[in-house]
Amino acid sequence: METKPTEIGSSKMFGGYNKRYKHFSPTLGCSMTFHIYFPPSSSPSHKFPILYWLSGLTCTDENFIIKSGAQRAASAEGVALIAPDTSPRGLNVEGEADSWDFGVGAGFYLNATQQKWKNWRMYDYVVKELPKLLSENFPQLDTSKASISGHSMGGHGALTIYLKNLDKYKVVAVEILIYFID
Ligand SMILES: N[C@@H](CCC(=O)N[C@@H](CSC=O)C(=O)NCC(=O)O)C(=O)O
Repeated sequence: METKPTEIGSSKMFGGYNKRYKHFSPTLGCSMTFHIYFPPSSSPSHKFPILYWLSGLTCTDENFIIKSGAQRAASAEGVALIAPDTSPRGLNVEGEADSWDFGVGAGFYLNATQQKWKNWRMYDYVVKELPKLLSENFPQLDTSKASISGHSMGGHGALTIYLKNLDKYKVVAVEILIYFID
């Protein structure tokens, strides 16, 4: 199975490109997709700082890229945006899609502790596998200059990941997270 990312989509935006990639993730044991927004570049050797965006419940790697319009600021500031998916997919674990806030689309950027959910290791995917994959395959990204952000479930993910890894991220920015429990 191919761990190297393959480009599966590309669209021009604010002078740069939204690019979608697919790869096999050994951490999660399934194929994953992610998006990178590359801002326009004046030199092929230029390296962009990166900003991870962690999406909320039910999202994929597409929601932020399609809906946010963040590419306008990323283009102006010369920052690459990295939008991973929110959970493993296609594993057919019993009950994985029974609820909108548990399982598929709901990885919570944590490593699950129960054997049944052993593939739900989104913390390791975002903190370890993805940065390594980016630095090995995209020379135009400066993964040593990384910041992390997100909304809702992804805001919680960005904040907890940042606080556990103060050496890895320059800045954290999150949307306020509110849960209504009934
Ligand atoms: N339950 C609803 C709505 C799910 C929802 O509101 N998801 C939010 C994130 S909530 C916190 O993590 C979201 O961002 N949705 C995607 C979007 O593009 O708006 C449902 O089943 O749809």
